[in-house]
Amino acid sequence: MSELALEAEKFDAADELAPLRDRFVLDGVVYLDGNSLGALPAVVPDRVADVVRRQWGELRIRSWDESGWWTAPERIGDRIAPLVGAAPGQIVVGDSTSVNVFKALVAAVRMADEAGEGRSEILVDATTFPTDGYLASSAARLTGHTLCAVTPAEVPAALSERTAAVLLNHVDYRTGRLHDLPGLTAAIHAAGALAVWDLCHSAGALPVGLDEHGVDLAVGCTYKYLNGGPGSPAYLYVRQELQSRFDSPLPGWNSHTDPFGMSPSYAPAPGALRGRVGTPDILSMLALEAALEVWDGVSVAAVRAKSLALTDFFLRCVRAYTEPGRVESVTPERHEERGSQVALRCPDAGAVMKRLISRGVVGDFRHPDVLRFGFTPLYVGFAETERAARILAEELA
Ligand SMILES: Cc1ncc(COP(=O)(O)O)c(C=O)c1O
Ligand SMILES: Nc1c(O)cccc1C(=O)C[C@H](N)C(=O)O
Repeated sequence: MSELALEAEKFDAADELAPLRDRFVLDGVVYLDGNSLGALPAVVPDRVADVVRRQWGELRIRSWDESGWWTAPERIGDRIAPLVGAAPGQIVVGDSTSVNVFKALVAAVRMADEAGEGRSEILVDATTFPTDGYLASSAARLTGHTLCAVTPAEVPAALSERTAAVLLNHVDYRTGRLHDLPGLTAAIHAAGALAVWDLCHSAGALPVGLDEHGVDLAVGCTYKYLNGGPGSPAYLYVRQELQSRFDSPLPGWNSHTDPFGMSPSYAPAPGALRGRVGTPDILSMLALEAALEVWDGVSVAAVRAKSLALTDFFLRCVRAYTEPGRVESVTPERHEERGSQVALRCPDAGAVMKRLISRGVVGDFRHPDVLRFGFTPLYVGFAETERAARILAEELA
C-alpha cells in the first residue's frame, strides 16, 4: 500500500463525519459529482412513497392543509436557513434557480429605482454560470438598465453611483474559486447598491453567513450539496429589512396576502412569502424536505473543515501520482479562495473523463478542457479520494 493510501486510512478513521455516509444510497463508485447532482439520501424513497400513496392517494385535496403542503415553501426555507446563516422567515423554496435569479435581480433593481437616485447600471459576474448572465441581460432590458459584465475581482473598481445591483456567484462552477462574499457585499453597499448572490456551489459545502454579512438577496439550488434530487426546487432569500420593499416581477397568487380571496387586484403577502409565485411542486419539494434530514446534528463548520481536507488531499495525490505538467489545477490553493471542488485542466479532458467514469470515478467534464471533481463531505471519504487520484493518473499516463 502506498504512503498516501495509508494516510487516507488514518484520515478516514479519524473522520467524525464518516458515519454520515450511511445516510445515503451509494455503491462502490467514487462519486465526485455531488456538485452537479447530490446522491440520494436513504430516507427519501419511503417518504416520497408516503407522499404519493397516502397524502395524495388517500387524503387527496385535504393534504394542502393536513399534510402541510400549502406552507411547505416557507417551512422548508426555514430548514435551509441555518445552513446558509439566515434567521427564520427569510427564505422560500420553489421554482428553479434561474427563475429565482430573475425575481431577485429585478426586485433588487426596483428597490434601487425606488430610492430615486437614478442608478442605471447592473453589474454581473463575467465568469458566471451562463443562466445568470442570460437572465441578467433580460432583467436589464426589461428594467431599462445597462448591463456590465465584470469579474468578481473587478467589481470594486467597477462600482459607482450608477450601480443599482450586482449579481455574483459565491463559488465559480468551473474553477471552484470561492469569492469574497463579505468583502464584495460591503463594497457594493458602500457604493449604495444591492448585492444578489448565487449560492448554488456553496450552500451545503461551506458557511455562507447571509445575515452576518448583510447580503440583500440570494438564490441557490438544492440538488447539489443539499441532495434534494434532480430538479428539486431552488430557494430565494430576501433579507428581512428589505421584504416590505420586495416588489416581485412574478407576483403569482401564491404570494398574495389572501390567495383564496381570489381578488382581481394584487396585494403582496408580508415577509418572505412574497417570493412565492404559483402552486409549489409538492413531490419534489417534499423529497427535498426529507433529504434535508441528513443535516440533523451536522455542523456546517465541520463540513467545511472536511471539504478542505479532502480537496487538499486530492491535490496532493494528483501531484504525487501524475506526471508534472500533464494537468494544471485551476482551483485556488488558498483555503479562503476555494470552494468544495477541484478543477484540473488538460486538453483531452472530455475523453479522460469518459474513461474515468467507465472505471467508476464519476466527475464532470466542463467545456472546453476542465475535469471537475466535486467533494461532498457528507459522503466522500479519503480512501476513495486517493483511489480517484490513482485511477486518474493511470488514465492520464
Ligand atoms: C451557479 C449556478 N446557477 C444556476 C444554475 C442553474 O440553475 P437551474 O436550476 O435553474 O437550472 C446552476 C447549475 O445548474 C449553477 O451552477
Ligand atoms: N442542473 C443540471 C441539469 O439539469 C443537468 C446537468 C447538470 C446540471 C447542473 O446542475 C450543472 C451544474 N450547475 C454545473 O455547475 O455545471
